[in-house]
Amino acid sequence: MNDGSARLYTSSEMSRADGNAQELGIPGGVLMERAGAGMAREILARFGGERPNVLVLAGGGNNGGDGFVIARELHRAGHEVRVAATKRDLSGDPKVNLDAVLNLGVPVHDPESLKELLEGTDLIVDALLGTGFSGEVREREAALIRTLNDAGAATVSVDIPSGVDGSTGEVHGEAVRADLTLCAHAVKVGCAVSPGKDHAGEVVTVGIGLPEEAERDIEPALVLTDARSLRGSIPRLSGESHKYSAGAVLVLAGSRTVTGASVLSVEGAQRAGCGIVFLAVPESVAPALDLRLTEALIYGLPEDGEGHPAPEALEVVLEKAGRASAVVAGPGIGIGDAQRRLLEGLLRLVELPVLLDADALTNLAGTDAVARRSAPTVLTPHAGELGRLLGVGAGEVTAHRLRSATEAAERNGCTVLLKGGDTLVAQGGRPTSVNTSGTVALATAGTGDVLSGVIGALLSRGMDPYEAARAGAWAHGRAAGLWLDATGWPAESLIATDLLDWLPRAIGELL
Ligand SMILES: NC(=O)C1=CN([C@@H]2O[C@H](COP(=O)(O)OP(=O)(O)OC[C@H]3O[C@@H](n4cnc5c(N)ncnc54)[C@H](OP(=O)(O)O)[C@@H]3O)[C@@H](O)[C@H]2O)[C@@H](O)CC1
Ligand SMILES: [K+]
Repeated sequence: MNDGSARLYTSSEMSRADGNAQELGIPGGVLMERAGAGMAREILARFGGERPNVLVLAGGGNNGGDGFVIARELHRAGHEVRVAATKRDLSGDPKVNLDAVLNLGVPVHDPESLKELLEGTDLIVDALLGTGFSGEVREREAALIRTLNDAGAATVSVDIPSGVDGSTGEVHGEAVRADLTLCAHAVKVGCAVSPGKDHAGEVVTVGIGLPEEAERDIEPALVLTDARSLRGSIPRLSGESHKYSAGAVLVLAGSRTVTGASVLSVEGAQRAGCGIVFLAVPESVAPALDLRLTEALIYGLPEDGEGHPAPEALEVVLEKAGRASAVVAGPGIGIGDAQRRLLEGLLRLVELPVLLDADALTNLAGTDAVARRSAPTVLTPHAGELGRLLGVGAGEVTAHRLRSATEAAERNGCTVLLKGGDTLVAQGGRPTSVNTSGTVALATAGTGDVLSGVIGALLSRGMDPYEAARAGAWAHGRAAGLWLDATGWPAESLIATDLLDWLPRAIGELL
């Protein structure tokens, strides 16, 4: 499938494209030449004016080969360039390019002297390990990476920061912290998915003249979510629309002590353009929310003396679901047996698309309520909640984000949106999608509640769950970006309510 989304390449997809190019008569050396020369041009455009002293750290594979071409081109442009190479007995194109560097009189050193070489270096080019690397870096290379990171000079990584797994973004041990990563042909997965993304700095693609024919038979396992790939995917109102056909969302959120989550979820849904929102909350807080949420219909759920939903609450939820086209459940409902039973009943008896967030995920961890469902279900966990669903710690999810999201989607037969700076959307049979609009400003209370409402509204408007999750994540991040641009205020000052003002414009960019 390619719906126009920007491709992300895994290492094996890149080497297939490379193999196809060779079959088409384009030798690997030509691609290496184009990659290195293009990267050198990008470096000169950004740093050339400052006439930096450059050190290229080159490994023994083709990533190092790109590094030799960059060294040659920067030398040709009149820069002071030195190379530290981990291997001299090379073969193939890396050898050709090392020889050229030596013939031009560029000094090539052993990496044992890296620390001394870095004194007086303004710019580091990291060409140690590329897509041929995975797993854990050997100690010799790990020590070199530590030395590079300690040097504090501006660092440009070639194709992928050395030490990051290009196909997953995982880092086991040391990895270069780059200011800029120059990817040959296409962004590598490791530059888009955390923690690799956090090592890559700015990511720029450098064309290597790969013809379209070389990637025709490659179905990407991952894509980037951007406005271009989503445009036109959100259904519009037509002349015959009324408030129910425009999308009706039932929100099951909030509890006696937590009411803000329900407000944010409902208003997120309203701003994402559904026709009507029903909110089901414990009856003791319904009057207060009725005053606050002018345009929503509020229904009080029978509750016990502690404010937990009573068994009869399920009947009310089912009745209201009968008038809805999608359900959002979870924000602020609290954790407990009563909530779990209510959610299990909802999932068993309601055939509508359901989005489960926050406390709903924690309540349902360890149950098969989602896996048994055939109607569409979207889960929107952060790393801790996904860990609970998978029976592992949050740290395990953070270290293996891609694997964790896809595993949860496959086990439960549903759509999983894993929140983070690189929000991932995984669903069996679809390429995992990496959101591009995220910002650190979203790391604040309540933004997840808004997101649940936004995706709920898109589901209620008839969107496919995978597309609704991608579009919701993009619009949510974009709303934060628009707020940052408009106010010029620090990212730390955003509150979740601010997103509501900017969601309509963000959604508008996708229509
Ligand atoms: N494909 C294309 O179209 C194009 C690809 N291009 C470029 O090629 C790059 C891929 O090159 P690649 O495949 O040669 O591998 P690469 O990343 O240099 O790694 C091999 C080196 O890593 C080492 N090494 C491995 N594991 C290790 C470990 N655990 N710990 C430590 N070291 C380890 C391994 O050492 P060895 O095991 O051999 O001793 C060997 O020296 C790609 O990223 C891009 O830059 C461009 O030129 C344009 C076209
Ligand atoms: K590299």
